[in-house]
This record gives sequence, C-alpha cells and structure tokens, in this order.
Amino acid sequence: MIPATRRAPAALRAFYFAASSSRTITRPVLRHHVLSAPTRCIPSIARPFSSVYSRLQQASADEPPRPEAEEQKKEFTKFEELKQAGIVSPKVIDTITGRMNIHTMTDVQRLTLNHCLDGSDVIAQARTGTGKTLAFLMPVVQRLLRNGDAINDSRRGSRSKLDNIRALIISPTRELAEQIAAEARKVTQGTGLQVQTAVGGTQRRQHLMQMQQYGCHILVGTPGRVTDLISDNTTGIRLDNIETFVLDEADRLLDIGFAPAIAEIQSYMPEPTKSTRQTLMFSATVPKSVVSLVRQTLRPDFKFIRTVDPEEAPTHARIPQHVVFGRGLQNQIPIIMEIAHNAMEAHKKDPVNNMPFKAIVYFGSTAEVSLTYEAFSKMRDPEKPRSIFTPHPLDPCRIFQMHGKLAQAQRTRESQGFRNAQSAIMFSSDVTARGMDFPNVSHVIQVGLPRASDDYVHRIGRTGRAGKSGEGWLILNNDERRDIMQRMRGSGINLIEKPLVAGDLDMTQGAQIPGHVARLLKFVEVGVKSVPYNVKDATYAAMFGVLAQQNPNRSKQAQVDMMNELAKFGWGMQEPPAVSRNLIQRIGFGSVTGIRFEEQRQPARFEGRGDGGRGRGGFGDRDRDGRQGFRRGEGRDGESSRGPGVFGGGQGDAFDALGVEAGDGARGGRGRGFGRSSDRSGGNRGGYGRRS
Ligand SMILES: Nc1ncnc2c1ncn2[C@@H]1O[C@H](COP(=O)(O)OP(=O)(O)OP(=O)(O)O)[C@@H](O)[C@H]1O
Repeated sequence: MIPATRRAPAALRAFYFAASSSRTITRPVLRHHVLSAPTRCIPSIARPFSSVYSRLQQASADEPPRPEAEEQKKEFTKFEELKQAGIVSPKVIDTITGRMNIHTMTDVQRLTLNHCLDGSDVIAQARTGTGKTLAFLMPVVQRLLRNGDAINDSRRGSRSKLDNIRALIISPTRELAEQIAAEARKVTQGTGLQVQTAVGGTQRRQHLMQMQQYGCHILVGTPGRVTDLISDNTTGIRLDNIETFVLDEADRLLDIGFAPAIAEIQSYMPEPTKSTRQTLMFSATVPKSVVSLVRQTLRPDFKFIRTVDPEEAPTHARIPQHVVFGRGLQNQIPIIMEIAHNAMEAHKKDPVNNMPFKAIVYFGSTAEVSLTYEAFSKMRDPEKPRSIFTPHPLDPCRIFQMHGKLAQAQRTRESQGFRNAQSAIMFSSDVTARGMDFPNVSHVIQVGLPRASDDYVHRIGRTGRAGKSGEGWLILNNDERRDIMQRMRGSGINLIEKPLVAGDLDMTQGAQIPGHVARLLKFVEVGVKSVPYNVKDATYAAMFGVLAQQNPNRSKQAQVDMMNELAKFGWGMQEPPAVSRNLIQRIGFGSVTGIRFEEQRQPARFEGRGDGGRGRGGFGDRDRDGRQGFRRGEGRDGESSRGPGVFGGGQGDAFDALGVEAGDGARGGRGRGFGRSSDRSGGNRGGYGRRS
C-alpha cells in the first residue's frame, strides 16, 4: 500500500498525460548525422554537449575549462575527447579507456550523452549489445560528480546516509541488476560514489547493512525488492534526493507485470515538475504501445532517440539466423545436439575462424529447461565405462541451466560458471534473455517461438555483442513452416532454412542414419532416459500452454498427438504422463482424445518406478555400423524387460514403491528407477537396461 503522502498527486498524473512535444530522432537522421558534416544535423544534436558546457564550468576542479564556442563545432566520437573537452570527469574517462579498454563511442552513447547530461528525459532505442549500459551510466555518474555535494556524506549517521540516494536504476532481473551494478562500480572507481544493489532472492539484511555502512549514491535494483525496501519505514531508505531515475529494458518494465511496482517507486520520488529529476529509459525494443505509455511517464519535452530504423530488422544484420524444422518435438534434443556437435567440430578444425561453441538455448517454460538440462547433464557414451573420470560426450563443453525457480545461490553459480566458461551450453528461460552480457556467446538457439517478436530480438541479442560474431538458430516443427516463416518475414527478420540430419529423422520408425548422428543419438538416449519421471511429468503438463501459445493455429488434437509422440519416442515412455482432468477442462482441451488423466493412474505404491520401467519409445538398439532403428519392440531394452510398469499394466515393484535403489540399468541392464514415493533422485540413475 502506498502511503497517502507519497502517492503521485492527481495534478502530476494529469501532467504526465499532457500532449508531448518530444522529438524523435531516428536512424535516417543518424545516418545523415554520422556521415555528413555535423553542423548540418538537427539542432539538438548539431550542438553536441554545448548545452551542458556552461554547467560544466562549475564542475569539479580536475576538469579543465574549455572555450564554449569551440565546443559547439565539435562532434565527439572518442571517450578521450570528452575528457579533453571537460565534458566528463577525467577519472571516469580514464577508467573507461584504461580499465575497461573502451575507446570509441557507439551511436547510442554519442547520441544520448548530451541530452542525458543536460537533464532531459530520454527514451533511447538501440540494438542489443551496443553499450546502452555505459550510455546511461556515464552521464548518471557525471551528473553526480558535477553536483559534488552528492559525495559529501561521510559525516552522516548510518541512517541518514540512506536518504542520499541520487540515482536509481531499475532492471527486470536480478542478474541484470547485478551486472549493471558491477559496471557502475567500475565506472565510479576512484570517484567516491557508492553503488549498492537491491535485488530479490537473498541478502536483504546484508544489502541494507552495506548501505548503512558505506552509504549509497547509486542504487541498482529490481522492482520488487526496491518497492519492498522503500515501503518499509524501518529501513530508512528514501528517494527524496533522486536526480536520475533509469529504467533499463524500459519496455519490459512498463508492461503489465512490472508497471504497478514502477508507479509505486515513482510515487516515492520528487515530482519531476518540482525538481530537476530526470528519467532515462533504454531498450533494444520500443514498441508503439510503449511510446504512448512513456508519454504518461516522461516530461512532455522528452527526447526519443533511435539508432534503429523502424524499417530495418531490429537484429544485427551480421548475425545469420537459421531455422531448422523437425519432424516432431522428439527431434528437438537431437537437433540441439547436432548443432553443438557441428559447431565444436568446426572450432576444432578451424579455431581462427570459428569461435569456441558457447550457446544459450531458450525454451518457453522452466520445465522444458529443467528436462533438457537434466538430459544433457546425464549424457554419456554407453560404450565407455561409467565412472566420474569418463568425460562427458560434449567435453570440454560445460552444461548449465538458468531459470527463475532455481535458488538464488544456484542462479549466481550457474550464471558465473557460464560467464567464465570458454565452451558451454546454458539452457535457459527468458530470465537471461534481456540485457545479460555473457562474453563470447557463439550461438543462441531458440526452441519454438518466444511469446513476442521482441523477445526473439532480445534472445538473439545475447550473441554478436559489441561487434562480435555469432549465429542464431530457431527450432520449429514441420507443420509451422509456412505460417511462422511468413510471420517472421513480416517482422523484418530474415531466417535461412538449414536442414539437419536430426531434424529430418522419423523417430517413430526405423531409420538409416549417418554414423556420426547415430553416435550422438546414443548419448541423447542415455541422457533423456535418465531424466526423472517427475521432470517429464511437469514438462508434459507445461507444454499444453507453451505449444498452444507458440502456435495457436495448430489444432488442439494435433498438439496432443505431437506431445504424446514426444513422450513415447523422445522420452522413452510407454504412455504419456497423466494430467489433471480439471486443468484440461479449464484450458479447453476437454474434447481432445489421447490425454491420460490422473485418476487413471495406478495407486501410488505402483508409481514408484522410474522411467525405465515404462519407457520403450523412440531410442533403441543400433546395429554395429551405427545405423539406428528407432521403433523398438517391447522387451528389447532394459526398460521394457522389466515389464511395462505403472502405465502399462501395473506390475509395480515394492522396491520402487519404497523408493529404494534397486539397481542401475546402465550397469545391470535391468533398468530400475524410483519414483514418487520417497526418493526421486533414484529416478536419475535407474532404469535403462540392456543394449545390444
Ligand atoms: N563504446 C564501446 N565500444 C566497445 N564495446 C563497448 C562500448 N560500450 C560498451 N561496450 C561493451 O559492449 C558490451 C555490451 O554492452 P551492454 O551490455 O551495455 O549492451 P546493451 O546495449 O545494453 O545490450 P542489451 O540490449 O542486450 O541490454 C559490454 O561488454 C560493454 O562493456
């Protein structure tokens, strides 16, 4: 609840709605600006930094004064020039050019700097990975240094230090907030400015104590934790002195999920009409709906700066974007494996022209992330001895996962691990899709279309950052070919179709496949079958919503048929997982056939079986020269040799029901997993038996 005194007054809200006199600066102007004489630019850019210059005369003593007339003619492209011209503090520039090794400004940095410095409200749109963070951090820091009083709080008591927050930067995710804070700490090094974080998950008390001890001039946080701290009177955190409010990934923060929190945060700040507080909004995507929203939030004379021509694709032209079609959902994991294998081989053969394989793979649900992560983590070569010393088939590529259901400590570990890895795959939900600057990501692989085309742009933007190379892959189903290709072309994205062996395989039939892919499928088989039953169960349930959203044109019956094929031939289950009848009715799948309901399950004691007890689907024996037959006869491999299990006839095993580890399918060929009774972890290991 927002305290009455802090709610935005009606007059202010009316003010937000006032007609805008903002100016939009788009790419054609930029081209002109960049390519021709700067003096012929539109006025606000043609006098770069002149409007800030007079104020800079009052800046700290280490900034040399410069003649104003000369400044007006200059256009700055190098950070060093900003120092020489006295535009930005030498300390800040020395850090950027020295410690961060960044010398030339990007378009968005150059075009927004003077507006940000002179206190204007700005909304800026620039492609992913083009340095938007520095574009807002540098002026934020410079404004604080210019008004030198910000730093003089060393004699304050611990509580009063918390009402000296001068800049608040909000980002939609914890990892992004931490990343921005890390960059802000670099930029402010040696300036005396304190940067603190307020992110959800953990460490509320610790963050507060740190703020009380060291003070806080720049607070970087997520909407939830920031509202939590400012609405709690006991924290002493106040936003009365905020000079700059930054929304990174602004379009995301203004959408329905975050908008109430952002409005609440604003209600604790000085009104823009009665103060010099500025608001800066940055994103790679600024849909029309957001432009009308920001008119309500920014001052009427805000500047809209775009370095992306609305007629051009919002993704980088240098990043090839491939699409591969699979025969069914069961082809997805083999396709990812083939992409990984091909990229690793290419790097081995020609390391100069091919980056080490480092990929982020996006899915529409957390459950799919978990399942694929489990499968890839547990892949191994069944022909090699099972030991902790046996290398993973994708070695040296490391496997990570990232989604919102992980504990914060694990999120941090996974994120750091992926950041530092030379070669890795991170299976991820959209929690990493925006803003995350993982170095040297060579591939972004999207499994199915994301919710919105803007999400596609942000996901792809995790590769090809700061001028580097990279490639995008989109994995779709055959039945989406026409419809989705048309939709993508409509949004200006040029997808290049790239057939892969693993995409064309009919995994419901015996098939002749090339040796190298057959080998990969062996690894996939071990991995997929090791995924615990509860993970497959959750994934199956989640896919009702995900698939319907990804392709609303597909009939519900066709969708369920595909999901059932996946369970059988992709996950090795005899029957698809059972789902709640209520849920199915609610989501409108009531008339679809082929869905198994929970009441059809056997009593719980018979459910204590891992996948091994049930599976007999798509992965099967291979003959010696690497050809594989997919459709198996029952009883041929480990899982069915033990009987069909809970879904196939209720031959449950008391051991299973008790959750006791009774064997190891890989070793003993008898395939036994555990299930739902007490020890689910058993399902990770058991149950895949004999192979020829
Ligand atoms: N002028 C520059 N020259 C070269 N590299 C830069 C420059 N400015 C920033 N960078 C680097 O570029 C990378 C991407 O920057 P940043 O994360 O700010 O991109 P972004 O535009 O915010 O991307 P996104 O839209 O994904 O949030 C970072 O590693 C950053 O250090």
